[in-house]
Amino acid sequence: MTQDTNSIPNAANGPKVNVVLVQIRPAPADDVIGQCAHMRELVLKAVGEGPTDIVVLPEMWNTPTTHDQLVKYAEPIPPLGTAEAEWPEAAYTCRQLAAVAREANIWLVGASPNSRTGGGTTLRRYGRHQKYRKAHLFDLCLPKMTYRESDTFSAGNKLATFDTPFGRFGLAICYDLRFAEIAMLAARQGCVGVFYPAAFNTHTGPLHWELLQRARALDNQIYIATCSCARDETAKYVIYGHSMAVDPMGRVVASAEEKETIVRLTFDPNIIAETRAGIPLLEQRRFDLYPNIATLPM
Ligand SMILES: NC(=O)CCC(=O)C(=O)O
Repeated sequence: MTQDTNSIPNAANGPKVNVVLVQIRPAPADDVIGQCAHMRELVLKAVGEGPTDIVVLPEMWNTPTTHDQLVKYAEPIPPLGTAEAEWPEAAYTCRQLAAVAREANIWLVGASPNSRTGGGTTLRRYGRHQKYRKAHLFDLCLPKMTYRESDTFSAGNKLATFDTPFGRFGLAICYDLRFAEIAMLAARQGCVGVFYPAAFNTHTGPLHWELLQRARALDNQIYIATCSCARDETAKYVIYGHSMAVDPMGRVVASAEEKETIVRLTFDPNIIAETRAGIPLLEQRRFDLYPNIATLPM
């Protein structure tokens, strides 16, 4: 069966998009103000170095990652559609993100300002914002590592994309990368790429981080970009680093090492067009053969 692709907005004919991943150092304890100032410094540096449309920050970039610290530094994320003037005083990080986005004249994906009700990604420019709360919480139990985000957060129940003058983009957070459906839905809604603010760890990172990104990109013939904090070997939870971007052919087009750094890359819709023309997955997909997977027993 040939699937009707007419309803999918075309991600393949927009302008090129200049993206920056800010692999900031992990947040020191008790210094949200200092970490926000450092974030501003890095974003302005990036913008000063070249054309910049979208800047991405990591997951948990402004809080230490232990349960007690996450609770201690929890901030509200203002409801969508509210004017900045109405934002609660306690939404300090969101205020800083909005101010930096305005000052730098960019779209800023500034994840996880410590929401008690779910790791949130916010995106803002000129005071407009989109909000996404992590849908899949990072609960796992490996021989060398246990982590239970559900002790701290509740999961979000809504997926999110955002529209810009240079195309539509998907938003997800870290562990969400393991769930193929989010990127697939984003691609089918016409997204050029999906941004994943993230904080993978040094146990799963070496094996899964790049593989997952390349799979999500290749399956959907879109861009995937992740942004991690830099590594701190002394932390209880050691973040992997290696912020990365993968193009629609599955090529790693930009990547960082472990240290604090700024990564620049371009999303090129021509690559989406070429990939989809050469390997026409959108037309070949057989939805007639795929039942409602959620109803199948395992
Ligand atoms: N913060 C996270 O969601 C970490 C996800 C992770 O490390 C993984 O292996 O998955």
